[in-house]
Amino acid sequence: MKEFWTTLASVMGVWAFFQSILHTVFPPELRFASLKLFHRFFNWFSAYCYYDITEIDGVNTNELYNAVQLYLSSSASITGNRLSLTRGLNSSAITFGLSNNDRLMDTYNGVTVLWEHIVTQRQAQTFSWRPLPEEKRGFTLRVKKKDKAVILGSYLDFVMEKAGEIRRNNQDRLLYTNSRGGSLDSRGHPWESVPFKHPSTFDTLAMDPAKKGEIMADLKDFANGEAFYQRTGRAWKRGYLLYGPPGTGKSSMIAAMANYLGYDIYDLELTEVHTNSELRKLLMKTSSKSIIVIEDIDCSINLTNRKKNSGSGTNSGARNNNNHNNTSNFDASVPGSGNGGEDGGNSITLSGLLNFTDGLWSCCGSERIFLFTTNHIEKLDPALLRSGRMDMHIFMSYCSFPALKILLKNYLGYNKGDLEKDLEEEFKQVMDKAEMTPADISEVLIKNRRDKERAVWELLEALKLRADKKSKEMMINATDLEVEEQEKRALENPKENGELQENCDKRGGDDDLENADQINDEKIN
Ligand SMILES: Nc1ncnc2c1ncn2[C@@H]1O[C@H](COP(=O)(O)OP(=O)(O)OP(=O)(O)O)[C@@H](O)[C@H]1O
Repeated sequence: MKEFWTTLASVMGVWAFFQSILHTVFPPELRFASLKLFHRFFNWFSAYCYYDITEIDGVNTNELYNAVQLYLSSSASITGNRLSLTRGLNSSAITFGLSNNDRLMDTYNGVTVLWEHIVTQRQAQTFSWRPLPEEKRGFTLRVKKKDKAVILGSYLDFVMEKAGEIRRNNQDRLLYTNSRGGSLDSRGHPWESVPFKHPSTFDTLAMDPAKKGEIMADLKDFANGEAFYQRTGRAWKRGYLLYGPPGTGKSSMIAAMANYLGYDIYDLELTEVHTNSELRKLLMKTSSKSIIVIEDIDCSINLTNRKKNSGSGTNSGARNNNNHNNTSNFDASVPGSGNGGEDGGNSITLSGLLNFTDGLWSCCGSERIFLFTTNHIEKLDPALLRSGRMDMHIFMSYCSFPALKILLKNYLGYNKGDLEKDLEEEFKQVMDKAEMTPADISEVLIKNRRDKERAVWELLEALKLRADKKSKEMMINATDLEVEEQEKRALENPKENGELQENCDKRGGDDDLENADQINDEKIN
């Protein structure tokens, strides 16, 4: 036993001796370097290279990590026994991803890569302005060295793009509005958002199918037109002006466009914006793939008469004096011209608005749609209507017969051929004369939606009544116009006036005689 302890002591002595020599000859720095050297040596002969994509990059969230996670969640080849399920904020879909230390092969342009999800426990809480998660997560991408160029060149961009697409498809649209009085929220953002769940789509929208098809094709061309805009040197944006009477579906069209493209909506309340620079800042804070809407542009603010109203100093003053006088004496067609783009520093101008939609500032970011709506296109400044400003003017008309068929299908389940021929003819005859909006028609259909036949009859009656009223109104208007014309002509030509008066007097005299005869007849009877 004694021998054993003596041997152990000498072995430990020798170990301590060698360790001190190792420390002297190979200090820790050198050991680390030699380890690295070993790694390099190993890598030199390895056919692969590895890329780490950590969830937190310093203290910021690594967008690439989130994108990879989303991208891999769409992969049909995920077959593990244990998958992680997530449902993001404002998302109505559940996505699944790789669990701890799972691996997945992916192929891109004939190149195969391996993704590994690595989760480790975070050792100690490093100092950070925000608490870091307890787990350290990341992806390791293994790529063959010969494929490095392809992967770094386009694969990661492809992953980012695909992830954006998945996010848009899974996530609810957001509806933003600019905060009251230009105030900023807790994140310093001038826009407030709520999930956008408007159910309007191009299928539910009642309008002429040919016109609808044209708009949808235009939107798709725009959304897929990155290469075209790049090639032609144009900013990747498009402007639409929706005009027509109230209740013809302008707001429904905006929602349908957003749902069709999967874009968010920024509903810009112009009366809450006080300066052109505020307007610019708002634009800078909008994301790409969005629709920026200014509803009722004709009454949002008096843009045309800004210079005249500058004395009043505030937008509200301008709003009260909303007489749409088109005699502004600065050239609104030239952004930033005339009054210098700012009006006393506290009000926005038409040139400011045009800069917002048209000028250099409209190009920060990409893929943006500007959408103006108005019930009174005739009140808009011609500068806003000039070609090139708004790429497409869309007239939202009263309900036509083809549009009615869509409403009958959506509300009552009527399909092609379900409506009797005679009824169809009757509808066709009154539709255009009645000038009823889709909103009015929807009301009638909703009221009777449990009794299809009654709904159709009531609608037909309502349309006939309206058509009758309209034709009477037209006759009265025509007579009024004729009298007005006669009076005008009489004023212009006094001689004719005398004859006219004479005729009237004569007619008046004849009428008197007739009346007298009538009274005599009555007396006799
Ligand atoms: N073209 C349409 N297709 C389907 N439904 C419509 C259409 N137009 C109007 N409606 C119905 O009428 C309601 C009001 O329509 P909407 O608000 O879109 O009209 P608007 O033209 O924007 O009116 P306003 O000018 O008063 O804002 C909608 O909720 C929708 O149910």
